[in-house]
Amino acid sequence: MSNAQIATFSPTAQRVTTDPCLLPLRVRDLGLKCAETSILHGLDLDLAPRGCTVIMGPNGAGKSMLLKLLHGLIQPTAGRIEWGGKSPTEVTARQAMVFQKPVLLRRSVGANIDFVLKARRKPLTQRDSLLEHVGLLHKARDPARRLSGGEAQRLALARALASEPEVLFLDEATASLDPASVKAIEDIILDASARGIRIILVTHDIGQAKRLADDVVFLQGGRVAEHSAARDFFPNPQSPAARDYLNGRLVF
Ligand SMILES: Nc1ncnc2c1ncn2[C@@H]1O[C@H](COP(=O)(O)OP(=O)(O)OP(=O)(O)O)[C@@H](O)[C@H]1O
Repeated sequence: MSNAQIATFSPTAQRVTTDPCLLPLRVRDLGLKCAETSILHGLDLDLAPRGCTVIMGPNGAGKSMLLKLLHGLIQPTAGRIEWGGKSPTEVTARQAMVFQKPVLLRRSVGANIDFVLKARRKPLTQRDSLLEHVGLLHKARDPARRLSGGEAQRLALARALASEPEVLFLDEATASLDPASVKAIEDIILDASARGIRIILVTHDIGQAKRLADDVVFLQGGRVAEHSAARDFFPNPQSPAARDYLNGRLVF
């Protein structure tokens, strides 16, 4: 096979999409009830086509549920979500999600990537460049279960990127990792964002939010307490809840 025929994942390449109208995201009067418990109420949200949105807020505010709704993994009980006019379930396959606990197959590191590439009918020749991109090429033959927490999360990210998503959701993806692992993962996220992948992430790490966010959605009690540009939010939060949260006071 000539070099021209070898398809590789190019970390510097801009995304090319045949249908570029997945964004902006429009959420109107979104509500979620589980059994009789109301979890999200009357949420309105507009997200711009590019950049990194960080969702913050105290435990139980509804951050994970909001991500799952946006990704089409669960259905709202009120209101609507539109990705460029499409419902979340119509666009789930054009998005990817990374969870706090990496979801990996009990196979080799390389086979974990192959699985996604095969499922998405993408050339297996992309595997090595994806693994190289996340610093795991030297572990390609190792069992995925032997990876450290940080390595496993980088493999989860490589799996997510293998599907060439237009939107990447991350739910506390660096919780419980050491600073070096956090930095490695943040670098991959920043690179993905620079390539035009829309990032929406949940974190409790205020430092991480400052490093990554273009805009911040602050949730409290299942409502949007504040949504503002990161450059405004961190020095001058408008909502009392966000002000207390950033100042390290207890917020419920
Ligand atoms: N299946 C369920 N049935 C009923 N309530 C649920 C269910 N799943 C989650 N909840 C509740 O929904 C609320 C929001 O949960 P969610 O996981 O979205 O919060 P969060 O903001 O991500 O919190 P954390 O920061 O602790 O991860 C919580 O009060 C939680 O107990």
